[in-house]
Amino acid sequence: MGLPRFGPPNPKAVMGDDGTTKKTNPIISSPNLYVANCGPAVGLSHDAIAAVFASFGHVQGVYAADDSGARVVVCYDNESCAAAALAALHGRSCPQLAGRTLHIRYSVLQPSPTTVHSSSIQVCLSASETSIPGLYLVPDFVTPREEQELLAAVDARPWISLAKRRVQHYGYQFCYQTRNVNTKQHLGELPSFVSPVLERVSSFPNLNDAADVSLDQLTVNEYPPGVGLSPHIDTHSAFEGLIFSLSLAGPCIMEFRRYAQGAWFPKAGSSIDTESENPENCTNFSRRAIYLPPRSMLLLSGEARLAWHHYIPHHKIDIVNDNVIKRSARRVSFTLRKVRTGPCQCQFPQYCDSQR
Ligand SMILES: O=C(O)CCC(=O)C(=O)O
Ligand SMILES: [Fe+2]
Repeated sequence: MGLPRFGPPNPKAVMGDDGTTKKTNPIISSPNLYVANCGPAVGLSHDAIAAVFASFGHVQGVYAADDSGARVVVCYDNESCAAAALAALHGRSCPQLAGRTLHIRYSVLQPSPTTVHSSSIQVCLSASETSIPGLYLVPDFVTPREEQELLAAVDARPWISLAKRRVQHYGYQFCYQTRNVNTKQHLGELPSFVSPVLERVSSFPNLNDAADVSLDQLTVNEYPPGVGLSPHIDTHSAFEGLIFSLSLAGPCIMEFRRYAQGAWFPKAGSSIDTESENPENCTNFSRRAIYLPPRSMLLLSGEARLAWHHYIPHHKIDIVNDNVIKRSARRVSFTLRKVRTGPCQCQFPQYCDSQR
């Protein structure tokens, strides 16, 4: 989710009379403590941390300070509890927390709703648990051997480097500025290494008889750990109603957001690579998350494809319920879609660029 919402207070820089920059005293009191070297990534659950800090007063909550999983903010009701905890625990090895030495400072910012949600969202292990109409997940869609073959095939072809991840496009080039494809530039048939996947897609469960699975565009994405995708809906006018995404090499969490009508829509020309379009300040949305294991195939159709933003958090670890799951050296996804030739006439005009 990008930058920390709250952290250690930096001394405030002020301009001195002589024109030089001076630093004022750091914050000397706050009910919130920033605690480093402590968190799920180092094997300490938020509950275990809360239990230790509760010896000094009522703990309102323990929150992830950032995406590292190893820094938290502990919030008390009042400053005296925080002062007592800081005096007792800072710089010492804490036997109740696996002997780790905690580095504690005051933190002044309150947790934002986004941060609280981010650490508390329940991650579903199946699509039906999300209750998002049109979302389906098939685990083990390809075998480990097929996974290796697919990875070897793409690694033998040239990658295009974007700012944070690498991509390959087949069938049609995807343009990240317009979030669309140039239908006049056909790059050719999809490569033969993807044929077994396409064959299996045509008998994907949950597809109705009228479903058009003549997919003709493939985007391969390679994400290093800590890299995700900002929330977006694949442009309605660019692609038809079925979007398949095969996960290979590593897992991730995919989050879904259904914004209230008109609450947020990305600006034309903005990129899904950056967090700049992340509607952090918009809290008016429903939120679900699903765990995508390697070799699983996700299908976005109907409402899931047309009305829900999908999002891959920019995390190095994912908390799946009580488990800490490390992103592996890379996740490679194959997104398979059919390029649309006419305007979209869907039932979700508020999310539809063809109907604006
Ligand atoms: O990596 C994925 O599974 C999703 C990719 C995606 O959403 C996209 O390319 O539009
Ligand atoms: Fe997408």
